[in-house]
Amino acid sequence: MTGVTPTELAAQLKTGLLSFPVTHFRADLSFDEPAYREHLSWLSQYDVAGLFAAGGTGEGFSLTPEEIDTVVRAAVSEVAGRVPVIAPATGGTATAIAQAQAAEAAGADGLLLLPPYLTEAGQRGLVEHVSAVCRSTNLGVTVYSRANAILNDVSVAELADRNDNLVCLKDGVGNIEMMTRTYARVGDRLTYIGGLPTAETFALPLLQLGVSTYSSAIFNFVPEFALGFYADVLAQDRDEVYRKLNDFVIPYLDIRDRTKGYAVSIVKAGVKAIGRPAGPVRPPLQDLSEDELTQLTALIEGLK
Ligand SMILES: O=C([O-])C(=O)C[C@H](O)[C@@H](O)C(=O)[O-]
Repeated sequence: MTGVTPTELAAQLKTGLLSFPVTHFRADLSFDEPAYREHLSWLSQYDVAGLFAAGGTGEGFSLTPEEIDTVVRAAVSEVAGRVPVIAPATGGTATAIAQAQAAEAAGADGLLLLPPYLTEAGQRGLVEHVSAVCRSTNLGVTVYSRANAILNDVSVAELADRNDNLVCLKDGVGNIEMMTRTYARVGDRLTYIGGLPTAETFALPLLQLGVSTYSSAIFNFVPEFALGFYADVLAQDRDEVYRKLNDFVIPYLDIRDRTKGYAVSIVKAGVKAIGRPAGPVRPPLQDLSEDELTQLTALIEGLK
C-alpha cells in the first residue's frame, strides 16, 4: 500500500485477522524465494488486514539483515499493495534503526519492533530504545511487548505521547492486570494486537481488554479455520469458540508444548501436512518428529 500513514495503518490493522507467514528454506537452509512467494500468493485469496513478513513465525530471529531485506522486498512485491506489509526490526538500537530504514527503503508500510537480543532492561531504557527507533522512521510502528522487552502501562503511555508514529501495541505477555491498566490509561490511541503463541487461545478473553485483532500463525495452514475462528471471536460466540478450541486448538497446543520453540516449528509442520512444504526450520529451532507430524496431520484432517 503506497503512502499509508501511521494512523491509516493502525486503523487498517484492526479491520481483520493478521497474517504472519512462515519463511521458506531449502534443504541447505537458504531462503527459497519462489516457494515463499507462492505461499503468499496462495494466502492472498483469504481476507486479512495485514501481513507481517519475517516476524517470529517467519523466523526473523534466524535471518541476517540482508535476508530480512530480501524477504520484505519479496513480500512487498508479491502482495502488490493489497494489504499493508509490516517489516521486522530487532537487536540493539542501532541495528533496529538500520532495519527500520531498510524497511522503509524496501517499500514496507509499517514496522514490527521486536525485543532486543539477550539483555534484560528496565522501563526507562526500553522507552528510550523504542523512542529512538520510532524517531528514525516515518513508518507506523507496532511495538511487541514480550520476553526481555515487556512494557508496563506507564511506559506504553509515555511512548504513545512521545511518538506519533507508534500506533500499535502487540501483546506477547497476556497479563490481565497489565492489559487492563494499559487500555485504561491509553485507550484507543493505540491499536492492540494479540501476539501470544497460538494467539487463538487467548483471543476471546483479550477482546474484552481492548485487543481487537491478533496475529494468527495457524492461518498459514488452516486459513479457513483461522478466519472462521476470528469471526466467532468477534461475534463473541462463546460456544463456537470453545468447540473449536476443544476440537483443534487445545490438541494442537498439546503437540506444540512438547519442545521449546515448537510454536514456530509446528507451523512449518502444518504447511507440510497440507502439502505446501516450507522446508526445515533453522537451528536453534528443531523440526517436529515424524510421529508428531503424523499426529498434527490427523488433527488437520479432522477439520474436513
Ligand atoms: O511474531 C510472530 O510471529 C508471533 O509471535 C505471533 C504469532 O503469530 C503468534 O501470535 C501465534 O503463534 O499465533
